[in-house]
Amino acid sequence: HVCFNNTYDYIIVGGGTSGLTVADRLTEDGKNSVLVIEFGYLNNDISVLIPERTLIGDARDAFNWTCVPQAGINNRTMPVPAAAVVGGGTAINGMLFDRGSKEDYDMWEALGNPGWGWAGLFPYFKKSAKFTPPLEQLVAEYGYTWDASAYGNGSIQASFPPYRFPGGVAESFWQAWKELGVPIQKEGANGIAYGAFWVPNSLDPVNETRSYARTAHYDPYKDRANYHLLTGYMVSKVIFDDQLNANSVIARSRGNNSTIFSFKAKREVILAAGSVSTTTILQRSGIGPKELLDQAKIKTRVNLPGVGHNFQDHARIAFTWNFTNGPYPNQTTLLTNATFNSEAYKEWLKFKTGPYTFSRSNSVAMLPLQTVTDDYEPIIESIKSQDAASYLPRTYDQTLINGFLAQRQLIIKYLSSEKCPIAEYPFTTTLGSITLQKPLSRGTVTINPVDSLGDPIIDWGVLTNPIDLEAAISIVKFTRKYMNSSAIQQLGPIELSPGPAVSTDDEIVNALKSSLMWPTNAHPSCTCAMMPLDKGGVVDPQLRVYGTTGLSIVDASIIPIIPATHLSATVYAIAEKAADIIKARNK
Ligand SMILES: Cc1cc2nc3c(=O)[nH]c(=O)nc-3n(C[C@H](O)[C@H](O)[C@H](O)COP(=O)(O)OP(=O)(O)OC[C@H]3O[C@@H](n4cnc5c(N)ncnc54)[C@H](O)[C@@H]3O)c2cc1C
Repeated sequence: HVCFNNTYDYIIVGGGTSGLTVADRLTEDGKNSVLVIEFGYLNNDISVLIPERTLIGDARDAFNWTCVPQAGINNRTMPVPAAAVVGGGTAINGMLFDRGSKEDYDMWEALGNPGWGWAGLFPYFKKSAKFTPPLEQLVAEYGYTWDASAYGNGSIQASFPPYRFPGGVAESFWQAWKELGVPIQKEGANGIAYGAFWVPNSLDPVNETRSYARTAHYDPYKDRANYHLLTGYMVSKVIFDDQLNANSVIARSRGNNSTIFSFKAKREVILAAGSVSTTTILQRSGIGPKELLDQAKIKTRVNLPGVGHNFQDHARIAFTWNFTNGPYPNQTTLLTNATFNSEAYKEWLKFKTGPYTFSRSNSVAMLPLQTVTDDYEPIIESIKSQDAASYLPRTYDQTLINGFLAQRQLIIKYLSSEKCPIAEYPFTTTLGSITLQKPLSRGTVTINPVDSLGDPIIDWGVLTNPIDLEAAISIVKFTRKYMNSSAIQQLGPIELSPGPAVSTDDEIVNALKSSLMWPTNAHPSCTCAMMPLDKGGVVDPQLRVYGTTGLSIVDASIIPIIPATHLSATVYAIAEKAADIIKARNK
């Protein structure tokens, strides 16, 4: 029953992870008015909150986009995971709540972004989250470890579920890492995120429910008179005055586009619509590569080549295994045994215990290139000698190539380190999807030039750089070594896909391209990178869009190089820092 105004101090586009965090911070002192415009709706169904229901979701809560055929993987396509609901990605994600290594963020700073290294971000990681330790009995039973000093008193709740599938299988996984010499870390959230470690979930420890942007940054504050949320509206573009100051946005009702409003911002328009939509909103507004805007017959307001380039994600290797000596029940039992599932649901409803408190995973191994292969030096040498431009999207201009070369220098240093991971292995009662953490392939996101309001054109460019393929081959071989360890052999592993018949490098490449490799782990990012203008950047270190005033970006699109971690904790930290930057400049 909100009566919306025509003008606000700030208009935030997107009520997702970053948008609601920034909205909360900008409204908390009561001085500024904020309107958040969100394409999705409030989903009040209990399933959103149930950890076990993660990644199942309601189709209405996600965009229905498909990527273009991916040249690097035999032209296969797949749906693009992107949230369309209040709370954004954190309303539908897998609830793994981890951070990258110090080196991941120091790379951002080294690219020309003072204050965005680990030292500058760590206070915001702490500010964003609160960790509640598990009960002593669970620590004794499961072996959870953590370092409480990595967390603060923030709004997002981090905790470990009070349940683990029985049978000791998880011990075998931990044992196997030790057998292969992988260090076991007490905590991964303090800047040392390589080796194997426990990862908390974004989980409320009292109700054993999802803790996400809506529960942390909207629900408790929705009665603030200066905090308005408009749902079911898509912002199509930003309107500028003659001096290129962003002064309003155009919002269209979801579905039929029939109702169109414009809202004015007195101070700033803040884009938080996620990596795909923030990009397309800019392009529709005339901010982007001129060649694309000309094709779409959109007047160029700022020729900014970086908008929609530098697209990154964590490509996924979908190995599958069966364990003939595995435990029962396990995660799959929830899918295959209706009685077990219904008992588990009743247990969660009544006691907030049992398998329904468990989302997907809460332990990972993050492995450096040197762990994955003894032949890491030739891979590093190939990166150094590669003619980078020949593997980048055709639309890269010289500034973007320069930016990529600067990134590549840092990636070479990163991958040469024995402490910086190239592969993630989530594990519980089995191995989850293994993902490539530092891709050299780059993709693009653009509007469709013949229908700029239609679905975006999303091209991950997965495996377009052959280095990523080399890394993936090494990861496949290392995974088999892991499965051959004596700890895992006790479980009787059988490789189902790609299967033991796939053994030579050529066969592995074939399998990766034809079925094994997928372009995303639901981490689309980096399309409006925070980098200097002469390196193809889109925003400066104060998150202002180059060439404009009154327009900033606060979501995952500003990341210059994707960190080796799931992204939600990083996005919350970015948003917390962004809010401080925005408040400071508008005092
Ligand atoms: C399926 C899935 C699983 C994931 N699993 C994990 C995990 O286990 N752990 C982890 O840490 N991270 C995970 N992530 C990633 C993480 O959740 C995201 O990276 C993060 O939430 C992105 O935050 P954001 O603010 O950039 O965008 P979002 O949170 O996506 O917010 C963007 C918002 O903008 C809205 N919007 C879009 N276009 C418009 C428009 N034109 N007008 C108005 N509103 C618009 C969207 O509806 C959305 O609510 C997952 C993501 C997904 C999708």
